[in-house]
Amino acid sequence: MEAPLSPRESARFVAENSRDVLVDHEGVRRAAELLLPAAVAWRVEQWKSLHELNPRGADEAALDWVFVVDSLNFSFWAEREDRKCEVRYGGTAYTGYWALCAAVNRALDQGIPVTTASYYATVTLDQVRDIFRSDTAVPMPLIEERHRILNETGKILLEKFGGSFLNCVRKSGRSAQKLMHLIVENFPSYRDEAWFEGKRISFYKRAQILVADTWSVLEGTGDGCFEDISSITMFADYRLPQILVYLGALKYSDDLLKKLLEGEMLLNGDKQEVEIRGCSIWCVELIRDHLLELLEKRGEKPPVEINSILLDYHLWDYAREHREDMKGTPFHRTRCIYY
Ligand SMILES: Nc1nc2c(c(CN[C@H]3C=C[C@H](O)[C@@H]3O)cn2[C@@H]2O[C@H](COP(=O)(O)O)[C@@H](O)[C@H]2O)c(=O)[nH]1
Repeated sequence: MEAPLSPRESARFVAENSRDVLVDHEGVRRAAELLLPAAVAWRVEQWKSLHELNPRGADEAALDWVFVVDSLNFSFWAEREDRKCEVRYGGTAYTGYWALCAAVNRALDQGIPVTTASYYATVTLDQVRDIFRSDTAVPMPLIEERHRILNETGKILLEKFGGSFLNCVRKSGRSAQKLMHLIVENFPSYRDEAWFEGKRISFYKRAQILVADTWSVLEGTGDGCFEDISSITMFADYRLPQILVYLGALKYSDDLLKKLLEGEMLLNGDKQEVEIRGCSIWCVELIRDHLLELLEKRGEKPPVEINSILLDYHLWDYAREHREDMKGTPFHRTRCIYY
């Protein structure tokens, strides 16, 4: 089968042919102006300082943490907002993606080597249920899939990379694109692809966020000094589209909006689901372009290049902080292992 379009080209193609989702160019400009004051201060080092659950180190163990977390970084949304999986750790109750991180750190504190490939390659379903147990009656979604992915991913990391994700990173020769393709070619659960209008396209959400988190945990230095890091796009999850609609940069058709407001699920690969994800990526690319234009006009050269990763991280954190304000803006509900 022919290779799919890259995530950036896929996003452009979807945005040019989308019917139920529209990138609003005036909304893109407004979003860039809103984000500009914060954008000049974005740093890759914030990945650790802003998030207490992220690993502190920049060593092999920290990379193995990132690899396991991003292998399971999908589908945390709850059927009902008032009944959620929650993991209590260090006196805080975490939900969603952070519940996953809290469960990993809780296991490590208990001496369970959950980030070691030789452990999770053969970990049992019961052990996985215990490691990711919720402190409410609501379990983490897709726990069986998470178990299958841990076994599959652990076995491949042992067979092909000596059980260490650092070996995979080193094979990329400091190219973000090469690392993304190494991940997708070797680890099947990262193959986030679809058909759209007769073309094979890709979003590679978890492969791209794994490259981004590798860059972040290594703080852009050494093995993490990717010369093409700015070629990585935003990560097409279910939170970013919600914030982009909330900011007015993305618009849904009345039919699609009605479906989402009624809580109807969209299947992974459905036309409307692909349009939401592809237009979201393209929308963030345009916001990034506009941010750079605004900075250029102001004669400001930010100390670090503003790229779609830093913009994505900031928008994702913003969405978490404005959860209440965004209550009226629906996110799309798709149950899958890709985001
Ligand atoms: N676009 C994008 N999607 C991201 C992330 C993250 C967390 N990563 C960074 C965050 C802090 C650290 O800097 C990590 O590097 C998780 N997700 C996705 O969101 C969804 C979970 O949402 P909720 O149910 O609300 O927890 C799920 O699809 C998950 O895959 C990101 O950064 N960008």
